[in-house]
Amino acid sequence: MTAAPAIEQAIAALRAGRAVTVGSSTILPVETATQATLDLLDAKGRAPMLISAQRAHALGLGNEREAARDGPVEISHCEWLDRDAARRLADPGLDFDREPIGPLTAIAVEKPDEAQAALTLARLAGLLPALWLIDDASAVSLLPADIAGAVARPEAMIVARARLPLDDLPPSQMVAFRDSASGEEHVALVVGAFDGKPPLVRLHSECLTGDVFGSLKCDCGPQLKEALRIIGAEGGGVLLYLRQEGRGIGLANKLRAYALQDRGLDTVDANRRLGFADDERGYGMAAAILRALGIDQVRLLTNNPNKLTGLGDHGIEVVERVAHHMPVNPHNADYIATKQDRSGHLA
Ligand SMILES: Nc1nc2c(ncn2[C@@H]2O[C@H](COP(=O)(O)OP(=O)(O)OP(=O)(O)O)[C@@H](O)[C@H]2O)c(=O)[nH]1
Ligand SMILES: [Zn+2]
Repeated sequence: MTAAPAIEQAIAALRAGRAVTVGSSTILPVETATQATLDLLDAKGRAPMLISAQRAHALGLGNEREAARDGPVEISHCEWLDRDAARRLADPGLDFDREPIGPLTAIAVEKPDEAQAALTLARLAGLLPALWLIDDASAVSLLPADIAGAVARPEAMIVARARLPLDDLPPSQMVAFRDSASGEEHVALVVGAFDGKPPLVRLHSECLTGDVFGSLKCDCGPQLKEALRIIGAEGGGVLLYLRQEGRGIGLANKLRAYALQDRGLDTVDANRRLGFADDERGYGMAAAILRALGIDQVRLLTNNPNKLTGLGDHGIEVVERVAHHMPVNPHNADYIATKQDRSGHLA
């Protein structure tokens, strides 16, 4: 079996609360494991927990010199570490209404690459980065390199293409791609014509709240509409609609981040408190899609420097950056300011 379908199966298994083997570790998500599954797969109740470096840091585990700073952390099993306690350790939404948990014994993991690959898989499944480490062997088995490789060098396969009439835009086509790593379907809107010269391109990361419901917490909805308008006004270009909801942490985790923001955290600290990096997106898939469309030079509509380097690292030359600012509103002013102050977004 090749790595890609195995990763899709592994993601489905984790979402369904089943175990997956990554290298020499068998993992079971704290978020989706039922008590019955735990009773079965960890009958003696001895499983330690694996959490990300960021979550360990948020829990105050490990000192500056320890692995908690840089890599995933294992929490040894102890008597009180049952399913409820594990969920309280995993879910920052519970941080505010609980007694202190502990004492916790955090130990550096033996194989950080393997642990990181396991946590990456949990993220691709849209789950919290917290896993039981169990002894049981499982049906779906992957190597850490399969996960790291699929994320670093994804392949874009065109699955379908059709005309899509859009209001006030030149004749357009929608092209669907399947992500070799996650099985997600990404979309390219190819608008009008751009014969020969580097087209104007927008990489839009999925944002259900902003794109569909017009949430005022971010600027995604207006950015999406305005990008299409600008591309249309140029006579042509490409908009990629990338399924990287919540900067790559998934919809449920983004809502968890929003709940933390309701408690006063900013967008960066909310991600970290959940156990994620500030931004978990990669642009290998975007580059692969552009290449599949025959594009290797672009004029990029963005304020995000990671998109410029991300495409460049994957062989797409950005010949020009076109700024893409929207008017702010009282709900997203802090968010936009944080992106500039803490995430290096360009003015
Ligand atoms: N985790 C998280 N994701 C968010 C939050 N607000 C918006 N997003 C997601 O962020 C992505 C949009 O990224 P932005 O940082 O707004 O903009 P960008 O696309 O990186 O940069 P530009 O190209 O300049 O627009 C979408 O996937 C949104 O779902 C938040 O508070 N937390
Ligand atoms: Zn948004």
